[in-house]
Amino acid sequence: MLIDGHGREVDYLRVSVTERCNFRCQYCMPEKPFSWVPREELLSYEELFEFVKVAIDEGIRKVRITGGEPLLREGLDNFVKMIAEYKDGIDLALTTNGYLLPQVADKLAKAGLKRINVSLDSLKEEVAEKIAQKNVLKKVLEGIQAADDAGLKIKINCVPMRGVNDKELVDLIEFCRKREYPIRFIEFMENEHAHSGAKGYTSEQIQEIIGKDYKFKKVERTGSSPSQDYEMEDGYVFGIIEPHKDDFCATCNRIRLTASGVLIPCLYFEDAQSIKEAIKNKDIKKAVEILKDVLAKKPEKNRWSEDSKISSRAFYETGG
Ligand SMILES: Nc1nc2c(ncn2[C@@H]2O[C@H](COP(=O)(O)OP(=O)(O)OP(=O)(O)O)[C@@H](O)[C@H]2O)c(=O)[nH]1
Ligand SMILES: C[S@@+](CC[C@H](N)C(=O)[O-])C[C@H]1O[C@@H](n2cnc3c(N)ncnc32)[C@H](O)[C@@H]1O
Ligand code: SF4
Ligand code: SF4
Repeated sequence: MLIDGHGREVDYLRVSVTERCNFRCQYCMPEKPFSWVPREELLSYEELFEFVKVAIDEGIRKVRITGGEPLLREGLDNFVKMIAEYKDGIDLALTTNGYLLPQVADKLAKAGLKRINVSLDSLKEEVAEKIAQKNVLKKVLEGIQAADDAGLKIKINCVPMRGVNDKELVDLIEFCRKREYPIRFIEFMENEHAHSGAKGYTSEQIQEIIGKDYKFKKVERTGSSPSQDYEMEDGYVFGIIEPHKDDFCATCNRIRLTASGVLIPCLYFEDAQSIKEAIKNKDIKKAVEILKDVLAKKPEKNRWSEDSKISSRAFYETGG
C-alpha cells in the first residue's frame, strides 16, 4: 500500500503517454505555435510499463492513460494490453478528445480497456471548432458512438467557457442523459498556456445556469473523485469539478507521470522528480525510492487560494 506524507492512500496513477495533440483547445494550448519535447526524450511504452508495474506492485489499483492526446501515440492498444494483462482488477481507463476513437475504440476494448472519458465541449460544429481550433465535432461524436458500441463505459468532460459554449450546458446534459453517460463540467483552470482571452465559470455560476432548467441537489461526497456530484429529480447525476476549491484534496489518491518520466505529486505544484534514469537503468529499487519520496512530499492540498491565480503547469503536459 502506498501512503503519502499526510496519511492518504494513493492508489491512482495517471500516465500521460504524449504531450502532443491534434486539437488546440483554447483553455489548454497557446495561440502561437510552439515546439514539443523531442520524441527521443519520451519514455518508450516498455519503459512506461516498467514504472506502471512498479507502481502496481506497490499498491496502485487505478491507472488512467492521458495526454496530450493519447490516441496520437501509435501502439496504445499494446500498452493497454500490457497493463490489463499484468494484474486482474486494475481499473484501467483513458481520457481522450475522441477524434481518433472511430478507428481504435474496438481495438482498445479488446486490449482490456474498460472505461473512457471523452472531452465534449459543444454539440455545435462551429463552436466545437472555435474551441479546438479545428473542425472536430463529427469525428468526436462518431468516436463516442464507436466507444459505446465497443462496450466501453463512457463519461463526458466539458469545460464551460464564457461567451463560447455557455449556452449549451443544458443541451450537453440532455445528450448525456439520453445515453446514460455521466457528464462533468470542469471549472476552467487559469494557466499560462491557455489562450489569453479564455474565461471560464465557477461552480456556482455553472449551477446557476443549469438551475434555470433543472432542479437538482448536492450528493454527499464519497470516494476520492475531484467531482462534486448533483442529482436531478429523475435520478440523473452530473458532476462539477471545482479545482479552485480544495475540499476534495483531503481524500486525494493520485499521482501523475508525464511522457518524459516526470512524477508529479500534485496538479498545482512545480515540485516533481524524474524516474527516467532509474527506469532506463532498470534500477527498480531507485524507482521505488523516488516514488516513495514524491509521495512523502506530496502537498496536503492545492494552493490555488493562496498562490497566484494562474498555474504554470501545462495541462497537455500533465494530462489534466
Ligand atoms: N484539481 C484537480 N483536478 C483534477 C484532479 N484530477 C482530475 N482533475 C480534473 O478533472 C479533469 C477530468 O479528469 P479525468 O481525466 O476525466 O479523470 P477522473 O476525473 O479522475 O476520472 P474518473 O476516474 O472517471 O473519476 C482533469 O482534467 C482535471 O481537470 C486533481 O487531482 N485535482
Ligand atoms: C489535458 S486533457 C488530455 C486528454 C485529452 N486530450 C482530452 O482532452 O480529454 C485532459 C482534460 O483536461 C481538461 N483541461 C485542459 N485544460 C484545462 C483547463 N485549463 N481547465 C480545466 N480543464 C482543462 C480537458 O478538458 C480534459 O478533460
Ligand atoms: S484539452 Fe486535450 S484535446 Fe484539448 S488541447 Fe488539451 S490535450 Fe488537446
Ligand atoms: S489538487 Fe493536488 S492534492 Fe488536490 S486532489 Fe488534485 S492532486 Fe490531489
